[in-house]
Amino acid sequence: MLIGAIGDDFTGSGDLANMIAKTGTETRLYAGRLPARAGGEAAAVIALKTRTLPVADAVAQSLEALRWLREQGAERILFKYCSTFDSTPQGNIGPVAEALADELGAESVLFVPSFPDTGRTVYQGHLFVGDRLLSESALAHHPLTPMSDPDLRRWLGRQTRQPVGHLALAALRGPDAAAALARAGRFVIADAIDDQDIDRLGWLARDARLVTGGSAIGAGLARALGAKAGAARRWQGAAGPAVLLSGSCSEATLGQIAAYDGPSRVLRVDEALAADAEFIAGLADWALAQPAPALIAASQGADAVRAAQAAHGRARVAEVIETTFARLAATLRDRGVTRFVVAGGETSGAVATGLGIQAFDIGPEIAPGVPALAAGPLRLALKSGNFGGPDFFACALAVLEGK
Ligand SMILES: Nc1ncnc2c1ncn2[C@@H]1O[C@H](COP(=O)(O)OP(=O)(O)OP(=O)(O)O)[C@@H](O)[C@H]1O
Ligand SMILES: O=C(O)[C@@H](O)C(=O)CO
Repeated sequence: MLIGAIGDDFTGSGDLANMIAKTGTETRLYAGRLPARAGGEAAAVIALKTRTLPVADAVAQSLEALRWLREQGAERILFKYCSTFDSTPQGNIGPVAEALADELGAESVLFVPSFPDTGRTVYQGHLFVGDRLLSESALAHHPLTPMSDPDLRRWLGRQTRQPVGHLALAALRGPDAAAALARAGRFVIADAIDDQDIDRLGWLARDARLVTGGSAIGAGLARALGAKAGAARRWQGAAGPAVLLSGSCSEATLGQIAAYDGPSRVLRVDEALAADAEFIAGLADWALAQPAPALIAASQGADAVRAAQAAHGRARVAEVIETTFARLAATLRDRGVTRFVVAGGETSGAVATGLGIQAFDIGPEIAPGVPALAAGPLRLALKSGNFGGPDFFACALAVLEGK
């Protein structure tokens, strides 16, 4: 196994699996209980849901995933987090990276969140979303990991005891980037603003025991290891009932919900707080009675999210909404739904857990960062909050059906 990867959320792990698969590397995505043996693939990505867990739990689960990957013979470990560095001042990027680095005896660890295809770049140690600093983008209002500081050296520095260095763009593009990296310290935030920078970093990291970052560096690493784009992906769509579930409150998702012209229904926070089996069955009845794929969305704008969190607590609101979607997905699957389009990383994690899925095959790309996925008879699109164009939902339904 050339690359063994640990993702801190579901959709991000799918994004990584997609990016590696696009290089022609045979890739599989794992979730939930891991099998005794991997399937012989060159790259395995384990989708955890550790981004917003308490630090100790995130570290413990990441180490468990690391041990499994090493048992499968993984030669390099990649820790995947969000291209917008979603985390809190306490973690979990720093503590997880530190635990993985210690276990692997890694001397120098690169941090490469840049994902140029989706407009996330790092320059002078600061993260940009398109032409805005991270802290001036919609990510500043994220319900669980509000990103208020674009200086990743400072942000990561708050999460770890390791000194945090910087590999500046000029040094990366200069004649001796390897020496600059060696001088930069143990934890190094790397600038990167285009795919050539990503490839330079992939080359620098090709022999590293541990690399961390977004999905682009996964592709850069695979290319540095000799992967050639073009290997066909096995994919067959599925007909049958479809539903769309959204717990994502990101700007892109709110636009996609507004643009979806099928039947839709809001899942209110007070309904989720009180959701019992009867309520879930009623939601499923409603969805299945619609003439076109139905969308059920808890998604709200930043003010409504803040109000709900102030009333009930951030963690409690997230937990009840995610649990409701997990139970609803299982009920819908039991009643014949074969295609699920889900918006939001945490929400997707909850849905995949509710469905009890353990391994996914990677299908075609629906939008940058979002592959179609297959698990037995099910076809899924698990979308990170900020990914996809306005017509993402209609596109995803078509791809999952094999059109
Ligand atoms: N109306 C609401 N009020 C408060 N919280 C909500 C509401 N609707 C959804 N949430 C919570 O907001 C969180 C959104 O996180 P999620 O990761 O699913 O979406 P995202 O942040 O847009 O996606 P990503 O992490 O991929 O960028 C979830 O935990 C969800 O339960
Ligand atoms: O890196 C990204 O932007 C995504 O894969 C993700 O993790 C969003 O939550």
